[in-house]
Amino acid sequence: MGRTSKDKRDVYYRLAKENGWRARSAFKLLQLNEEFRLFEGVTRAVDLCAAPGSWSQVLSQKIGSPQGSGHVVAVDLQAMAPLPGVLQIQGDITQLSTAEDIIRHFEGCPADLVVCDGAPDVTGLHEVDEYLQAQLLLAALNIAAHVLKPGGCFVAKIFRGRDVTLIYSQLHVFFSSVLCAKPRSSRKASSEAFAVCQGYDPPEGFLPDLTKPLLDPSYSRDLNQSDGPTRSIVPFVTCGDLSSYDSDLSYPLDLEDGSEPKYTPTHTGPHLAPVPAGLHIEEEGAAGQGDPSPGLRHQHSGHIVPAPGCPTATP
Ligand SMILES: C[S@@+](CC[C@H](N)C(=O)[O-])C[C@H]1O[C@@H](n2cnc3c(N)ncnc32)[C@H](O)[C@@H]1O
Repeated sequence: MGRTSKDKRDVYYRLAKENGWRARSAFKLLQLNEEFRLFEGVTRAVDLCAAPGSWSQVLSQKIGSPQGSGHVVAVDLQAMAPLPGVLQIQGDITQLSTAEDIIRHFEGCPADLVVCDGAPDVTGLHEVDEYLQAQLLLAALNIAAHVLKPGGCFVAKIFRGRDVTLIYSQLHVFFSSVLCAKPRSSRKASSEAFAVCQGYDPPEGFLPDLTKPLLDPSYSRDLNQSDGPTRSIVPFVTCGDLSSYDSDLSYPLDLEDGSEPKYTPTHTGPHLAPVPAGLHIEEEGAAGQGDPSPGLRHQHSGHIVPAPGCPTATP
């Protein structure tokens, strides 16, 4: 077993092939779910930037099925091969029409969960790539603001670059809890992580509008800061049990006992309190300073109004 960062076909790639996942990213969502129980009580989920579709596969297995009550809507610029139980929209997440299409597919009912594993084409220039990723995340947040129920959850890929604290501040405007999580299947060498935002709770009077910058000063005021006393420092959580495979190691095709590598999901408890064995938690942002969450609270407002017959939101 050796360490390599060049081995693109790592153990998760092989496990994905063996288990019929369309991409190794499936394990990232599975490991995030093990930690945060993202799918509990979810009947409507939106997968933004979904192609080739491994996150949609996970969502359809966990919450949706052709016969079941769950509904999954997947959106991507690219066409995607059909998946049972997943309704697909070929569209751009920066467009208002995409949010409207999603709402139409849910027949006016709000979503419980919005996930986004979106990635723009990489330029190789770190700062440009981080900026583009942040813009995509904000586009996803904008869609979430149109479709998410109060108390709903939003998970999005983030690059932990220099200005990530500003994004955390922005997310804190809309969610009561914001964390940064790194699944074990995400390579350590990559600055990729996932913002896990729970408790959708936009500022009073906020009306989702893709034409308006999210950070309207009337909603965010002092929060739009990447430094200073009101900056957001969020907890950083690694997820996926330590006994699960490490994406930065290579493993033999056959294990010593002759068996093939297998992914064994673990079921760690709710995040942060108490800290499950094998979890490493540290602060993300400005290390070691202050309260990790400024504890913002706003009155619910500006959500889409549930259509008659939609279940009441359970935060
Ligand atoms: C890393 S892949 C997603 C992998 C997917 N989560 C899976 O598990 O199969 C990133 C995707 O983001 C999509 N994407 C990038 N910008 C987008 C945009 N503005 N609107 C919709 N999709 C976008 C790309 O087309 C690409 O398919």
